[in-house]
Amino acid sequence: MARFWILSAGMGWERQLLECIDISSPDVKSLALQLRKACLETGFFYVINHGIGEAFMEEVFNQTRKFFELPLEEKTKVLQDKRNRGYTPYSEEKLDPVKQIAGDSKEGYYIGREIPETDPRANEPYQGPNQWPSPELLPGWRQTMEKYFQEVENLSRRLIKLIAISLDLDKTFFDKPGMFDHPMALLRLLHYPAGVTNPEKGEFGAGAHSDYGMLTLLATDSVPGLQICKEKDAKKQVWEDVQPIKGAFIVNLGDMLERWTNNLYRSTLHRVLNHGEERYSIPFFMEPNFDCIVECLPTCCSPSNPPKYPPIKSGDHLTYRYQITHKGLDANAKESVPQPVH
Ligand SMILES: O=C(O)CCC(=O)C(=O)O
Ligand SMILES: [Fe+2]
Repeated sequence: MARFWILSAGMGWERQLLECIDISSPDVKSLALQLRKACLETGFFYVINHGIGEAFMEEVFNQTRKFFELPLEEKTKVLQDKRNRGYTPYSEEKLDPVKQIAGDSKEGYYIGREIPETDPRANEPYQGPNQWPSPELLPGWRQTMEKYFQEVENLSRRLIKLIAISLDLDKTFFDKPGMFDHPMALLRLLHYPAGVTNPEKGEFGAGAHSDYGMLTLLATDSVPGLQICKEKDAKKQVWEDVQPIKGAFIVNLGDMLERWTNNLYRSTLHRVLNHGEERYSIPFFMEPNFDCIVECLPTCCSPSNPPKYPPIKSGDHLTYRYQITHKGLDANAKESVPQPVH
């Protein structure tokens, strides 16, 4: 399926901004071609018919809402730790430190791969056990989130295979040991309050940024707010709304894939504005192993198009980006928790 017409929030018909990829199609060749087109154009696309059921998605969103409805006192019991797991209060993150006057007007909760403390890999950066809210307060919460994590990780692995094919690589290219066998995968629950943010005044639900890693699979409720800017270097940035589609993931590429492809595939700037209605969204970030070296792919360079970037270690890149955007990561402090900005 290519693009179609949708009814906009203003109730006019508008042409779908992004490609819509039906991943259930058995025609892998044309899927890969369609994916390539989307990755070259915007690095953003919808994925439909992915096999994660709508009823289950509803349960994930209900559980998400229940967590954020807990009293602040309960949420701060599972405050973000040095592994980057747990609750991030309002304004803790500032995705665009240059333009923003205050932190993002949102609160969040990070969940990573569950590695028991007894496993030697639990000592690796960003790995280990998660923080979980008390099961007495939120029965079944952990089970729902762990199941969702597994399903969305599986889907991201299907997409990574398709990305390999779209780049004329073997479909198992990214399955090599050291690449995604211990990924820095993170599920993030987000809650944007019902305020209005004014970008002219430097207020944002999420400041302008590109994602850091390989790819992001974003589930949203039906409330709009996400915008993309296709030309990040343009003098005057043009922001376009990405409408939510029921049951679809919005998938976007991150900076590490842009580097891997020598700028062929796009890691596009995006942001969130709050329009007065509460909004929930759940991105899943799939990043390579901490020690994976990200360097130009063999099909993305030639003598006339040499690599534009030196190799980097995935974990170093991620740590750098976290450090400039998350003030709570090292602090691990339980005092001075800010309240929503309306
Ligand atoms: O909430 C959204 O729609 C997008 C969030 C986002 O871009 C992010 O957390 O990286
Ligand atoms: Fe993002």
